[in-house]
Amino acid sequence: MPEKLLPRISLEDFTQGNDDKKQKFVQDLGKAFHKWGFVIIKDHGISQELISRFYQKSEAFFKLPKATKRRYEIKKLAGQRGYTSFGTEHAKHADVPDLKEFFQIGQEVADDHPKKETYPDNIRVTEVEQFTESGMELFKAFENAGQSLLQAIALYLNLPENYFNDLIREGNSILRSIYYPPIKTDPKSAVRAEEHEDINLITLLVGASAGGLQLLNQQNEWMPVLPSEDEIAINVGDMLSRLSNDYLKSTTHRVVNPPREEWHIPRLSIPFFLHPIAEMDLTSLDQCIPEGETAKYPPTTAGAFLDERLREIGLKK
Ligand SMILES: O=C(O)CCC(=O)C(=O)O
Ligand SMILES: [Fe+2]
Repeated sequence: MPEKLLPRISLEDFTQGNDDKKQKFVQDLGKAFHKWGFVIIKDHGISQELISRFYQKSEAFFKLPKATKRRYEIKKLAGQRGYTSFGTEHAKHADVPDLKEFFQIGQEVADDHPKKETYPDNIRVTEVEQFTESGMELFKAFENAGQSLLQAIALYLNLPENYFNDLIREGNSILRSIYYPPIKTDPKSAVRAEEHEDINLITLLVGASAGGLQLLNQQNEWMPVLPSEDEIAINVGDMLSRLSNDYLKSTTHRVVNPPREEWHIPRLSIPFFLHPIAEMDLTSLDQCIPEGETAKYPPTTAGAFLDERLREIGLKK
C-alpha cells in the first residue's frame, strides 16, 4: 500500500481556518484515525528552533558516559522521569528488549498540589545545560498542539469541542527522547522497537523523518510512516481507542533496523505521549457502540489502565 495514502493535513485549518476548513479538518482527522490510526500533520505550530534545540541537547545527553547517564535512572520512578538504560523496555509480549535507551520528562505541578505524589519533579541533568528545561518547553508546545487535535476529535465523536480540555490539563503526559545507538553486531532481532500499541490518548512524534517507523494496516501489511522534517506523525493510543470502542484505531507500529550500510547511523526520535488525568473514565461512549451491541471493554480509568500496562512492558515492578 503506497505511503501517499496516509493523509497529511494542516493543523492551521483547524486553529485558524474558517468554518468550512475547520469542519474539513475534523472529518479528515477522524477518518484517518478510523482507517489508519495515524495521520501526518503540517503547520503544527511547534517551533522548529525548539525542536532542533532539544534534539541537540538530547544528542549531547546520550553521548555522556554510561555511568553518568545511570545516575539519572531512578528505579522507583518506573522510567516515568529521567533515564532508562539500553535493554530495559520490551514490547508487551516480546522476550527480547528493544534496542533503545530513553529519557522522559513529565508534567510538573507546584509543591502543594494534590497531584505532587503522582507527578514527581523532572530530573535535571547537570552535564547538559538546558536539556531538561528545553524538554519542558517542548512538552508545553506539544500539549498545546495536542489539545487542538483532541478538540477536533471531540467534534468528530459528537462531543463538545472542549470535552478533553479539563481531562488533559495537568494530565500525566510524557515527553520521551529515544536514542537507538548505532548497530555494531548482527542484532538478535530485525527491529529497533518491537511492534506495539501506545497506551495513551494520542501520540505526537517528531523524528520519524529519519525513517524506520512502520504501521500495520488493516490488510496486515507493514507500511512506512515517513513525515518530512517539518511535519509530525500523530497516532491513536489505546485510551482513545477504548473510549471510542475501537472506532478510532490504536494501530500496531514498530521501528525496523536500517539497511546494513546505515547501521552506523543512530536514530533519535521524540514522541510526546498525551495522557489525561488518572481519574478520566475510559468507558466507551454510547455513540460509538453499534445498535444491538455492547462495549468491547469493561469500564476502567486512565490511572488503573496505565498501571496495568507499565507492568506489562517491564517499567513497573
Ligand atoms: O522511534 C519511533 O519513531 C517510535 C517510537 C514509538 O513508537 C514509541 O516509543 O512508542
Ligand atoms: Fe509507539
